[in-house]
Amino acid sequence: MSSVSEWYMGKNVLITGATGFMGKVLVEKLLRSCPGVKALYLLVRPKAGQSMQERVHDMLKCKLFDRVREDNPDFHQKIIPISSELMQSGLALSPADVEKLSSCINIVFHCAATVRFDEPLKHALQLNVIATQQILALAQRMQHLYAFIHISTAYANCNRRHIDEVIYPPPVEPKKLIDSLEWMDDAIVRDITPRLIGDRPNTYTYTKALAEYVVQQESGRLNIGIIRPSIVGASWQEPFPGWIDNFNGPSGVFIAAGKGILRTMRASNDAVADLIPVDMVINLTLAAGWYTAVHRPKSALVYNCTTGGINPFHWGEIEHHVMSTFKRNPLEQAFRRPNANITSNYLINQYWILVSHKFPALIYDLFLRLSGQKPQMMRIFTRLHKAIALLEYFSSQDWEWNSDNMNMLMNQLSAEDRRTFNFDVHQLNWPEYIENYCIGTKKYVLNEDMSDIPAARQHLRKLRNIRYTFNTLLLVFIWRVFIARSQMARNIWYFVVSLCFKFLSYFRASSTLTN
Ligand SMILES: CCCCCCCCCCCCCCCCCCCC(=O)SCCNC(=O)CCNC(=O)[C@H](O)C(C)(C)COP(=O)(O)OP(=O)(O)OC[C@H]1O[C@@H](n2cnc3c(N)ncnc32)[C@H](O)[C@@H]1OP(=O)(O)O
Ligand SMILES: NC(=O)C1=CN([C@@H]2O[C@H](COP(=O)(O)OP(=O)(O)OC[C@H]3O[C@@H](n4cnc5c(N)ncnc54)[C@H](OP(=O)(O)O)[C@@H]3O)[C@@H](O)[C@H]2O)C=CC1
Repeated sequence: MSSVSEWYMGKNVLITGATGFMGKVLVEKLLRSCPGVKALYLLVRPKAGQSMQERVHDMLKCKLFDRVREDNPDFHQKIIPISSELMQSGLALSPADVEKLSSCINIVFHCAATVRFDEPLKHALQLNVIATQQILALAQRMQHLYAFIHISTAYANCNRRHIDEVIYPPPVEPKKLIDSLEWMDDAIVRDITPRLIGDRPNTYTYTKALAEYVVQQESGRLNIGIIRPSIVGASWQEPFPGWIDNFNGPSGVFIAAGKGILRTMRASNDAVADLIPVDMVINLTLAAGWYTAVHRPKSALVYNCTTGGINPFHWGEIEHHVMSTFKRNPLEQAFRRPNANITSNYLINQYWILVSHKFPALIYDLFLRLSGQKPQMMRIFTRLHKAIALLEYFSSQDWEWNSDNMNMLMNQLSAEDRRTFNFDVHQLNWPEYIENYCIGTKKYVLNEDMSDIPAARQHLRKLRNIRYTFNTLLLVFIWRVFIARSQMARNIWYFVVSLCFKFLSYFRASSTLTN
């Protein structure tokens, strides 16, 4: 057995954010590759009318856990859900749960966060910063804790071009901000948010930067590791290629482009697209947990978990591979044929928004109205434009991350560990990864069946024919209007038609001669 999985043997692990995208992959990998792990305590809140037990039960039924289920059908016995609402004081934990966790937990993975870019500052602060403080306080009470791993983001310091594996001074002292926002009503906070976040694009990156500082300041005697993934995408290999379950980051963009809805977006062709597969992030996270526990570094070690400096790939190349994949493997019921382009030019983008988004949406809504249905396309585009506007900051520029600690960690692993907990981004074959990613969005986000691809292709052919017919009718209509109004247009028209006739008779005559 590898030394990493050996270390997890008999350990009790606490995970926050286990119902989220990365949390689920963390739970799955721990159960599958560290079969000796004693128990996983998951802090989960009841949500949408479901109790936390029901939520965990549903989560474990999902396809992601198929491989674990095959290896050990009773794997759910290792999962212990604990009711906790991280936004509440004391994390809303019962005294008995606090007692239990304090006495048994050996390692904490703190993944929970709000990743929304439009989150009101108070909410983002409460979850990303104050809840982190509370988890740290709980961790301080744990008697057998070896390591505390905090999941941050590579974009916490996106106001810098070059980002080292250090915790930078915070934009504001978190305690002062928490105290000031406490008495302000939501409207005032909304008004001052742009001034506070300054040169960061949103409350998410701002509060994640504050959280890193809080982790550093309040770590006390804890052994800390901070993981900073860049843009986390579908899985590369594990538990199977292309697994993804949400619309965040590029996934929503890929889907919107695959459905033929998104035709243009502002992004720089030559900027590095710092995507990293979720399984690689989780492998690094588990290895960092082991390293932190065994080597007990004196100060918090930060791992920039990125690809751009090692195996760069660019947004222009991504666009090409996304389009090519969706043309070969179309999504069902596409709005139009997939044909999206990125441009860094604001005016060109606005032009294509008008021609390729708003105009077709208007026509389609008109058609819906005339056929007695509710118009919806304009509304969809308004939401899409809002979402895209929030992402463009990240797709229009480059960052440079130092990844020495990631390399150091890799060198610390045995050959077997490097295979089991592989985060060697040199091995990523981007075209293959992007293809699996797009197919993953089709299969696991949209729940579409691969056997329906012939029907989806047929639908695309129908859309193409509609477009040809529409364009021809439009051309004839414009020309008719033109001819009716202008003598000059009529003259040109007669000239072109007579020229065509002359050419035709010339070719006919010459072909008769040669025969
Ligand atoms: C031109 C094509 C070629 C492709 C090449 C170019 C690609 C460029 C891509 C650039 C991507 C850059 C991404 C950068 C990200 C960097 C991030 C740093 C990494 C991180 O640390 S955090 C993770 C990233 N976080 C996010 O991505 C969150 C962003 N999302 C939001 O902030 C909100 O969702 C948003 C966008 C404000 C929308 O809010 P709202 O309108 O309130 O909608 P909901 O979120 O509540 O969703 C409602 C409903 O709709 C579904 N949904 C969401 N987005 C989409 C979508 N794009 N398409 C379709 N459906 C979508 C969502 O799942 C909800 O469904 P329910 O069933 O749950 O109600
Ligand atoms: N996805 C990405 O591209 C990147 C993510 N990260 C970081 O990785 C971590 C995980 O992100 P990801 O998995 O994508 O995020 P998700 O949004 O998928 O998951 C967030 C998790 O946090 C939990 N959570 C949110 N609010 C509360 C609350 N009030 N009480 C209890 N639990 C709560 C959610 O639980 P519930 O199901 O109940 O809502 C969910 O389990 C975050 O720290 C994020 O900053 C970093 C870089 C990139």
